[in-house]
Amino acid sequence: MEDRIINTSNGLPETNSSPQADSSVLKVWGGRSLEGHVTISGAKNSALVLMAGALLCSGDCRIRNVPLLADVSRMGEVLSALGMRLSRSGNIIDINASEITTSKAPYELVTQLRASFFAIGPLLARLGEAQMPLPGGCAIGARPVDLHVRGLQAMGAEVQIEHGICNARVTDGSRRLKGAKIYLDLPSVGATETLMMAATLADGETIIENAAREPEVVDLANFCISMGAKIEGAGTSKIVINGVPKLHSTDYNVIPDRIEAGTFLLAGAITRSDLILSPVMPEHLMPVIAKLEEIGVPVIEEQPNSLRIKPAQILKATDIDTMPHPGFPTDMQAPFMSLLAVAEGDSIINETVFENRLRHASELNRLGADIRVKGNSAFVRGVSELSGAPVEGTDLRAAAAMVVAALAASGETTIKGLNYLDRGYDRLDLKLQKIGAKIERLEDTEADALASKAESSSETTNGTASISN
Ligand SMILES: CC(=O)N[C@H]1[C@@H](OP(=O)(O)OP(=O)(O)OC[C@H]2O[C@@H](n3ccc(=O)[nH]c3=O)[C@H](O)[C@@H]2O)O[C@H](CO)[C@@H](O)[C@@H]1O
Ligand SMILES: C=C(OP(=O)(O)O)C(=O)O
Repeated sequence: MEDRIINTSNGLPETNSSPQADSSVLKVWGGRSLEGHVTISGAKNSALVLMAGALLCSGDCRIRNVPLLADVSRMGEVLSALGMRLSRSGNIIDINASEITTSKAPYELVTQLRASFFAIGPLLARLGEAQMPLPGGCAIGARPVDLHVRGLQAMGAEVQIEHGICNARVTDGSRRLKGAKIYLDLPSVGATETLMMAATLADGETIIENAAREPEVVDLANFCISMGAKIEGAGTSKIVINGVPKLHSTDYNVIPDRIEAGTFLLAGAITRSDLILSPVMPEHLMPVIAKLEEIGVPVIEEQPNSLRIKPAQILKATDIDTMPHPGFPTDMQAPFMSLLAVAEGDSIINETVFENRLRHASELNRLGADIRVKGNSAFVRGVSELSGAPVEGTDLRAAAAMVVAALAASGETTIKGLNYLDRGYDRLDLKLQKIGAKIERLEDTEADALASKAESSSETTNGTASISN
């Protein structure tokens, strides 16, 4: 195991990037092509919600192919705080939720990641009550939880939000949620997952209309089905769940991370490289592969679970509108912008899912990109090359966008915001090193020394300038 992974009291390893901004940086020397094979880790957004789903089961749950991420460690801390027992060995997490000691999740932890809020569904289903602080996650929009709340109310819960805490309780004597017909105003991934989990133990049939169709929703449904839940239609916009009194133990494998795989496809495309990625589920990457092919990047499905990307002759501009699955994923929008920044011609990117997810545009401009933002649209005028500079990842995928751009930029790029990157990428720097990237992580102290050196040299420069004025 890598030396920047330490053991924590909940038995899960923790990366040493704190949720607060840390001063570690990545240094990237760009302009090199990459070559070789990349192993894709398990999906962050599946693993996290499966861990919450383990709350539904009073026996043992073994979850395999769990990525090594800061968010996974934090989710482990949330579940430990509720009384669950967890242990991790490599990519396997064992969870036992036979005893849940409290229905109150800790504020300091829940506010650090969005997925922890989704535990409100299984907690309410198991205990008949839950007190869940409003969630955190990437600051990419207001991200309300009204759809989760309205769905739980339809299932018979009384829900009040007071002092930043969502207090939910089933007041009738049975303490059991009731099946309901729920129409989601928009196909929210989290609300679909919260309500599907809650419905597995509810009394009667629940129908979720306009449900999210993301692969992670399907993975959660399959996980619950492996524990004895009765769920039909996951992956379509109508999910039907028939509640059962109890779920049993399971041993389950998380699907590969389509966003990590997509990020490596973009790293390959921008550096004109020949890369093989596995394991992947190519059908989960269809919208990303279609866009890559449209702009001139050959992507070949060599085997059912692997993808090969070959160097493009030229990269052409295109337009992208982010959409719920199976549309183009919002989580790929930032790294794709890095690629379009060096494509020939003008591209327009419309972010339709989140209202504040274009902050990486100005950071890409520091690297020489030519991008203007108006409302939720980015107008990208392709430039012939990028040049290294200090930049910051302002959220998880924005940080990934900086890495993708830096791999192509001439000279040296220093990237801050690794506390975001480590939330969702399993040792990205090490995986990139393995395929030939020149990339190095400077931990806090080294990075601090570098920053103060840069500061003192800029003070000197400013001083010289003012004297000469
Ligand atoms: C941990 C996890 O799985 N995170 C993913 C999940 O986030 P998350 O589940 O938070 O995303 P949603 O699908 O719920 O959000 C989509 C849109 O619905 C809105 N909304 C959502 C819930 C609600 O109650 N009310 C409401 O208005 C949101 O503000 C957003 O504008 O799906 C997103 C969309 O694919 C991804 O970017 C995130 O990586
Ligand atoms: C936005 C993301 O995560 P979260 O919902 O956990 O903030 C993401 O994975 O890109």
